[in-house]
Amino acid sequence: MTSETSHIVLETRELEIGYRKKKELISIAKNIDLSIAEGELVAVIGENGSGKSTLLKTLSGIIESIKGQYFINSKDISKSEPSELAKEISLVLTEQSVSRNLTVAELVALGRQPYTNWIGRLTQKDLSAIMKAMQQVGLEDIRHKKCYELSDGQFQKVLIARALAQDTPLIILDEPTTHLDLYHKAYVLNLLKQISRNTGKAILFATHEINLALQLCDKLAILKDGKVQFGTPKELISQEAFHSLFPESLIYFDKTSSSFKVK
Ligand SMILES: Nc1ncnc2c1ncn2[C@@H]1O[C@H](COP(=O)(O)OP(=O)(O)OP(=O)(O)O)[C@@H](O)[C@H]1O
Repeated sequence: MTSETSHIVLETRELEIGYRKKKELISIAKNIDLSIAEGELVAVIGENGSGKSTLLKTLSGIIESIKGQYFINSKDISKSEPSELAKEISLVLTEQSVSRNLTVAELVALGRQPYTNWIGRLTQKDLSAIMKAMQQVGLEDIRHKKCYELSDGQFQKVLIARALAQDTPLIILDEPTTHLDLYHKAYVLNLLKQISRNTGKAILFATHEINLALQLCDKLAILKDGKVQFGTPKELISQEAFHSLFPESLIYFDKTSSSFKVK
């Protein structure tokens, strides 16, 4: 299925992102037009400081956009309150301060917060969503372990399970493979691909793992010089979008293998 024929989950229209410095708005990128369908896995790539995190924070409602609109399932959420957004988007921030003193199951249960009452009492529906999320990423056997006992790779799976328990049409992750070895980087990105395929959720993540993203993602958004180029790996390769991504004195994009290589 392609986004031309399937249901669009996230759409941005002429979005401009940036940050506020005192009273001034500093623009990082503009005219961002993304369109992500259900079941699609999409990576945001670009060199350090290109604006990947700012884009993800804007879409998650943490910071305001400068201009433009964005929609989830055709609903304009550009001005939505965080409590409403929590039912539309789940956000996974690797560096987020989460208490590692919780057990795996307790941390995954936090994903149900948008649905629980003010005491946080879990209903049968919440409990089955938590169990299902742990099964989807293979955490059932370690659900009683404390998070401080886990490896970085296992902990990343817990954060992904929490996002699944939140049960939103869109999951956003900022650099989900940081601190992981090559095997676990591939494992986590492949897990995200399986989740997008099996659940129909749209998944958008920022990464520096361009070679893996090229192999696994349906589409990529390339941030460069305040602009975003968006398309399938094949489209972007034919547009030579990767050629000028980094200074070519050290690494270059090899079209034959569709990967970056050291000179
Ligand atoms: N609140 C802020 N105050 C000052 N500068 C900011 C602020 N937010 C973002 N920036 C600047 O905007 C640019 C984009 O930052 P951002 O964190 O989005 O980049 P990134 O692509 O995620 O980088 P990295 O790959 O290093 O994580 C950087 O130059 C950053 O210093």
